[in-house]
Amino acid sequence: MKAFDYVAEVSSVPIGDILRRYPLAVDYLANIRLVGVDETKTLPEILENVDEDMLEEFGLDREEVIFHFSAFLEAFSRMEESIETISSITILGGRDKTGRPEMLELTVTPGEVVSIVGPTGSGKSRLLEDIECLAQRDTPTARQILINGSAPDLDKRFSTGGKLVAQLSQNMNFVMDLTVQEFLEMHAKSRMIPGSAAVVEKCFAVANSLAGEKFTLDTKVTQLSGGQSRSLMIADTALLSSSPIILIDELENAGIDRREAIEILVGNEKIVLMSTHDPLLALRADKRIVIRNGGVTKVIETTAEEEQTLHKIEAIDSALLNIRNQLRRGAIVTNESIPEFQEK
Ligand SMILES: Nc1ncnc2c1ncn2[C@@H]1O[C@H](COP(=O)(O)OP(=O)(O)OP(=O)(O)O)[C@@H](O)[C@H]1O
Repeated sequence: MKAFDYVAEVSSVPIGDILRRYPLAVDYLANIRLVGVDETKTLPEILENVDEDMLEEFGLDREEVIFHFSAFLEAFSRMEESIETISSITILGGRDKTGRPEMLELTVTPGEVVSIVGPTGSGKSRLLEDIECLAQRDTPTARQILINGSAPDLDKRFSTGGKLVAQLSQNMNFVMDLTVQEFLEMHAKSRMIPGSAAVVEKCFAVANSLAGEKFTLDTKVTQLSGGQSRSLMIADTALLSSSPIILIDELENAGIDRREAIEILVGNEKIVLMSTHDPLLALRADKRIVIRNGGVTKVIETTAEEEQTLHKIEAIDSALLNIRNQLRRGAIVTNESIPEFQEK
């Protein structure tokens, strides 16, 4: 539907029906002090009884209110559409660092996690960058990324609002000096999330459960540690972001609960691709892409046996975490700190 059709809808449909269909429209009306309106009336009917001086305060006349409100509904619907229409992403191979062709056609669907493994410098981050910019054979790897089986439109590739891809990179720097609460509220508002106060609270609780050292809603985002900022961004990406594709570059460096972070992201039906050197994360994925010398050499489905080894790897991991925590507390590490692992 075009903005013009929304004007027709707003002019003929009772506002109560519109608010039920587009819950965020309540906030829009509240911003121009239209609260507790008669829901059986249409917006033009309601505006007839509104003082023109009051509307002037917002620099609008009656017709402009109707037009702006219709444009808001159009933008809201467009954002919803872009979220719903992602059913797959496909990576088509290009060439490795020596120019050899990369034999790859991998399709990933929502709810799937794919890890990317390979030696340092092999091209893991490059693959994530290719996906982030929805490469069309125009990056050094010559890969092509398809959305729902075809090349994305230019506006999808370069749009900033309602982005398809959210990137959680190794270094997160906040430029604005907001508190955590202000930051989350701003995101919730800009992403048109209904019931934003409850979502902000949930986001804060999740971020704090991931972070080692707790922070408060009053903490300035610029004062968060690296791990705390990443926890906040993971919670924000999982719960507030409309982006259906999430790229994570080396979560292991974040000093946070990595497994819980992945569960939270996957639980929200996102497509997750993450580069990692961490066996726990690599095997938590449904598939793993192996890269060497800039090219994908294999795509491996995590086997049932590998899944079974996960709990043993977790035990090793938590033993290491214990030792790390002992060192952090200034304790002396003894032989007892190191559990025995039985050889099979
Ligand atoms: N197919 C390719 N063709 C040309 N250059 C490539 C290709 N793949 C990767 N590169 C380049 O190789 C360099 C190293 O790649 P990248 O940073 O992605 O490695 P990495 O595996 O993420 O390393 P690390 O594990 O250290 O983070 C980058 O400059 C990247 O642009």
